[in-house]
This record gives sequence, C-alpha cells and structure tokens, in this order.
Amino acid sequence: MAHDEFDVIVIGAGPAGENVASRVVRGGLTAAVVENRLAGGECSYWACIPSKTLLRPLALAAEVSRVPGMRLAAVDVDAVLRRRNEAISELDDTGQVGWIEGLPARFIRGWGRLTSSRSVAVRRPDGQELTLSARHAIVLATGSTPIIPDIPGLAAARPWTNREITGADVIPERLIIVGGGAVACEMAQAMRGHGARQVTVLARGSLLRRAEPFAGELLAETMLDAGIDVRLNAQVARVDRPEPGGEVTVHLADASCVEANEILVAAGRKAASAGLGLEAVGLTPGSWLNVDDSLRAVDCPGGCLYAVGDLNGRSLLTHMGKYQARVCGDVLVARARGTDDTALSLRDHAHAYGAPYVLFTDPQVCSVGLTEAGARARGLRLRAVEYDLAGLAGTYVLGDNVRGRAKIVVDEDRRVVVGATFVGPGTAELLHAATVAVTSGITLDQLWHAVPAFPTVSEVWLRMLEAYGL
Ligand SMILES: Cc1cc2nc3c(=O)[nH]c(=O)nc-3n(C[C@H](O)[C@H](O)[C@H](O)COP(=O)(O)OP(=O)(O)OC[C@H]3O[C@@H](n4cnc5c(N)ncnc54)[C@H](O)[C@@H]3O)c2cc1C
Ligand SMILES: NC(=O)c1ccc[n+]([C@@H]2O[C@H](COP(=O)([O-])OP(=O)(O)OC[C@H]3O[C@@H](n4cnc5c(N)ncnc54)[C@H](O)[C@@H]3O)[C@@H](O)[C@H]2O)c1
Repeated sequence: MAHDEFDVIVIGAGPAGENVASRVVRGGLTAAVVENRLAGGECSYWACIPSKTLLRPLALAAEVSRVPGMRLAAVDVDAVLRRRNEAISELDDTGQVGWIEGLPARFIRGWGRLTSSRSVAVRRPDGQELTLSARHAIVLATGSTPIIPDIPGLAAARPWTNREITGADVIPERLIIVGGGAVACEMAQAMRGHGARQVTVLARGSLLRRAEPFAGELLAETMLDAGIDVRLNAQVARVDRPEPGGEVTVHLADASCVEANEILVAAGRKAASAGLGLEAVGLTPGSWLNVDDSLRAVDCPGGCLYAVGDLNGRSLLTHMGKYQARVCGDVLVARARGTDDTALSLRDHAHAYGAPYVLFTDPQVCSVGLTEAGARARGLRLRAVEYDLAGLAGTYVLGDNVRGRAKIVVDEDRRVVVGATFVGPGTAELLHAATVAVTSGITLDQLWHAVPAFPTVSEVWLRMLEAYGL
C-alpha cells in the first residue's frame, strides 16, 4: 500500500475542487486532487457546458425571428449535437488533467474516502488502495446528485437525469419532464427547439418557485407559445414503464395521464456525500455539509476539513463554487503560514447577498440578491419597483414583440438595492451591474449618476430609478 503526504488533499475535481488546488498551489502549498470520474466535474460534461451549447442556437434563432427581414435556415440538429460533443471534449478529460498537473498538483484517479480528519483512502480503478495524508487540510468538493422523488414506479422506470438529457444523441420524440426549476425549463426548451414533437412539463407548483413570480409566469407563457405542455400544480401519482426503455405513462393525482417515450427527472439535487467516509470524522452522510464563511466544516473536530461547491448546499452554481474555492484556497494558505486569515477577501460574503444566476431560457431569467418575498421574510423595510422592458427604446431596437420585465428591491432604511431580477432576451449581460450594486451597497442617489447609454436595455436602470421617485 503506497502512502503520500500533501499540504492539501482535494476530493472531487469539478470546478470547485480544481480551483481550490489552483489557489493553494499559487500560495506555495502542495496539493493532490482525487477524482473518481472525469476532471472537470458535472459542469463540464453533463450540466452547464452541454446544456448551454444545446440552447445557444435556439436563442439565436429566437433573436433572428424578432427582426423583420431576417430569416434563419432550420437548425441543423446533427451539427448542434456534434458541437455539443466537441464542447464536452467527447467525454475525455485529458486536457483538464493536464491543467491540474500543470499547476502543478498531483492528479489521482479513484474514489476518495476519509479515514480520519487528515487522511484519505483512494480506491484506484485497478482496485489498488492508496493512502494519502494531509499536513494542513482536506477539502471535499464532491458536488451533488439528482433527487429521484419517491413516486411509485419512478425509479423502476429508469428515468433520464441531467446526464442522459444533456448527452442525448437522439432527441426524444415525446418527453415528460418531472420538475419545474432550472433544469426542467432549460431542457424543455432545448428538446422542443431541437425537434421533440411533444414535451410535457409537470411542475409541483409554479415554474421557478424561488424567483420573482413574474419570471416563471413569463417563461411559462413563452413555453406554451412554443407548444410545450406546461402543467402547474401537477401531482405525479404513479409511473408505469412495463418495458425497460419503452413507452412510459405518468398518472397524475387528478386521474389524468401522459404518455411519452422518455421521462426526465429534474426535481432538485442532494449532496454527493455517500461513501465519502464522513462517519470517520463524526459527520452524517446525506445532508449538505455545513460550513462557516471560511468554508470550514463546522461540526468536525480538528478543524481541518473544508467543503466547497454544491456539496455545502450554499449555492448550486459553478461560479459560486469557484468563488468559494478561491476563498477557501486563500484561507488555507493563510492558515498554513500562520498569517492573518480574517481579511475581507478571505470570507464567503457573496452567499449572504444572494447568488447571481442566469437561466439560459428564452426569455433569459437573471437574478441576484433577494426577491421581494425573501427581503420581506428578513424583515426589511422595503420598496419594489418593476418595469416592462417593452417600454425601452433599447428593446425596440433589438426586435419586435420582445417580452420582458425587470424589478429591483430596495432596502428603504439604507436606500440600497438588495435584489434585482431581469427577464428578457439577452438580459444576462445586465446582471453583473446589478451584482455590483447589490454587493457594493451603492445608494440609489449614487446610482442615479451611473448613466446608461442610449438606446440600450440598460436604460431599464434609469426607468426603475425614475419609477422609484428620483
Ligand atoms: C443540467 C444542469 C445545468 C447546469 N447549468 C449551470 C449553469 O449554466 N451555470 C451554473 O453556474 N451552474 C449550472 N449548473 C450547476 C453546476 O453544474 C454545479 O453547480 C457545479 O457542477 C458544481 O460544481 P462542484 O465542483 O461543486 O461539483 P461537480 O461538478 O459535481 O464535481 C464533483 C466531482 O467530484 C467527483 N467525486 C464525487 N465523489 C467523489 C469521491 N468520493 N472521490 C473522488 N471523486 C468524487 C465527481 O465525479 C465530480 O467530478 C447546472 C447543473 C445542471 C444539472
Ligand atoms: N443556468 C443555470 O445556472 C442552471 C441551469 C440548470 C441547473 N442549475 C442548477 O442546478 C440546480 C438543480 O436544478 P433542478 O432544476 O434539478 O432543481 P431546482 O431546485 O431548480 O428545481 C426543482 C424543481 O422540481 C420541482 N419538484 C420537486 N419534486 C417534484 C415532484 N415530485 N413533481 C414535480 N415537481 C417537483 C420543485 O418544485 C422545483 O420547481 C439548480 O438549483 C441550479 O442551481 C443552474
């Protein structure tokens, strides 16, 4: 049995794990990265990258369709799928492994398991076991896995998850989607746009329940217009699939049923913490790993266990996992050197503001900070202002019949923006200005002097400030 020692051991080479390794090596520490599947994680192969390459041509086609005089040839689905395959490097992680080794850090393929708060056993693909020990810290970055709701017949039907849908080589002709969140909406539009004849979305409540209500409403309207059968408040009672991979029937609580040749479950995620040896450090597998703002596991004696990315449940988003990784890596360097580890950059503050996110649907749904309901729940004295994007010259220039809406939530006591939501085509690029406003605490009176250019959609900021009373 081989034995190696490193300053920091990272388990999981998704975007979060890779970035911890990069930061600690930059700070002069040694690192090992343990990965069971592919370096690059879920994001690179079965989530962000393939889903966005499937959606991009559809967004472009929608843009073109709104400009009179423009016509796009039919989307070549085979070419789109080939580009998707290229984007996921044909499921080959040689490039990412090379990047990790070039840091330089040691890349070890295998299943990592804690054996104590400073040691990890790695089961290599050839069955050999390797023991690693950490001088300073172990960072868990094992991500999340899809929840399969406990619905009779669902697990037995072997439903698709994000893996199969983002990697599909053939677009299912008739598809049922269980869920009404980010994956359900993006993939419903992707599959319908690439030729699925029937797509049925079964959402337990409204679409995008954590967003401002108008986001789900506008998205549902566009999906219905595109021929997607969106059923809100749907209660799935039972799933039947007599033949593996064959026709599937979903029975709803109202006694109706839907038939299709494939079913996708997009009903949220759970922590990927099973088989990780959490018992060895007194933690219980299954729940999100509770961390403090330095990303250190709070309930683990010894204080040298950290968790970044999806696994800690703070924000299930790549950019937030990478941000946590930068904070965590720099904290580890400071703590290893025994220098001050309390600087502003050495804590996760973004989580408390509310993570920025963009759904690459048509219309895009972009948000940062608190929703009005979220701000109310925190007891803030607030005022919210909304504006219809159709009223802007910048929107008119983009094309006809652009549907969209923006909203800011203002903390009245501090006169600062604590939340912003933009729904509309191309609004993704409006989001970062909102993120800067929310995190910097700039007052509305200062924002008034940030003059948006004419004729851009950014003028929505001006209109919302005017609607507020400036
Ligand atoms: C369909 C879909 C689309 C998405 N689109 C976006 C998007 O557009 N933008 C965005 O910001 N987010 C998006 N997300 C979310 C994003 O994919 C995740 O937030 C991100 O992948 C989390 O990164 P991570 O490093 O924490 O975990 P992961 O990417 O899940 O990586 C964890 C890694 O750990 C490995 N691992 C697990 N256990 C072990 C073990 N015991 N030993 C060794 N290795 C192990 C896994 O094999 C995996 O490679 C999307 C998610 C889905 C499902
Ligand atoms: N563009 C992006 O940034 C992007 C895209 C996709 C996914 N993601 C990330 O991935 C995470 C996971 O996405 P997701 O869509 O799986 O989860 P989600 O939490 O966004 O949505 C899950 C949805 O499923 C519904 N649901 C749960 N059980 C159900 C049931 N039995 N019947 C019907 N509906 C049910 C919930 O009400 C909810 O609307 C997201 O939280 C997001 O952070 C991000």
